[in-house]
Amino acid sequence: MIDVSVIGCGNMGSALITGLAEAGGYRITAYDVDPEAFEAIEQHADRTTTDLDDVRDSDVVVLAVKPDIVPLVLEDLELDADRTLLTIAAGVSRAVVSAETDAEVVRVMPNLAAETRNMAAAVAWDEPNEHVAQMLDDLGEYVVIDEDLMHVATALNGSGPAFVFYLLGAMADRAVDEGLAPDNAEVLAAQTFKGAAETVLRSDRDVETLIDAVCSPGGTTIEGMDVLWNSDVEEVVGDALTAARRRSEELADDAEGGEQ
Ligand SMILES: NC(=O)C1=CN([C@@H]2O[C@H](COP(=O)(O)OP(=O)(O)OC[C@H]3O[C@@H](n4cnc5c(N)ncnc54)[C@H](O)[C@@H]3O)[C@@H](O)[C@H]2O)C=CC1
Ligand SMILES: O=C(O)[C@@H]1CCC=N1
Repeated sequence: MIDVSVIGCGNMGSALITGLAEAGGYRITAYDVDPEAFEAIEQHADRTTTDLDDVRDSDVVVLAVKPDIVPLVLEDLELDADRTLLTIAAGVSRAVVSAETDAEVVRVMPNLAAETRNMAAAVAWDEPNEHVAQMLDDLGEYVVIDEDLMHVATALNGSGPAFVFYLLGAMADRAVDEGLAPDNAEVLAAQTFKGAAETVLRSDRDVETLIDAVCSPGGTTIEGMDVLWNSDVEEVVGDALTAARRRSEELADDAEGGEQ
């Protein structure tokens, strides 16, 4: 049983709580300054609290507040050296957090799919942390990266779900325009993204080879792919990633400058 506290039960904190509760094997304390935040996770957390002292005895304390709130929480959060402080705030480095705590600091960029235990996460640590590794395994897939690559990971897997929702929405919307019922279009589009992603994860074939496998000669897919290949959509999608990565770097500058 791993004792986990989550500080900040908004979109990301509540997704983590829900996923960990689904997985089992965790005693979960949910802390927030706003009791309304508990509504979404009341059935998943073992305890909800507005008293920061209640998180002190947890094995792992997850810092899931907005980047500019991190310094405010750290001011009041006292953790012993044998605890793990897991920070997920975009742009906030381990160095910035470590300067304010005795706990071992691990930085993770998670994503919203923690809720369904399909999360893609990037982790930066000095040494593998058994509890964090267990949590990330239970919540989905994770990769270990150098911390200086956390900005691009933030764009790819942290912000990525929003980009995918957008693309999925664009495909579903056009299918609705062309006659499918909205519910059916959403199911077909979402399951198509899920199936395509699962295929990439399980297959040895690269993305180009997989595209070829869908394109029958003289068939339908190649007509659509020609539209994509002759457009600047690849560059635009890349630009979205770069814009998010740049914003992560700006947030890091703010965090290092102590701005709030
Ligand atoms: N939303 C997402 O998909 C992802 C978010 N993140 C990171 O997770 C962190 C949280 O983001 P969201 O959940 O989207 O924000 P949010 O705004 O949905 O939730 C923040 C929560 O923090 C609470 N809060 C505010 N001040 C507090 C304090 N002093 N002590 C305790 N709780 C406090 C708020 O009441 C709210 O419930 C951010 O640092 C973000 O960079 C990382 C990856 C993905
Ligand atoms: O938009 C944000 O800043 C956060 C970090 C990654 C996803 N959401």
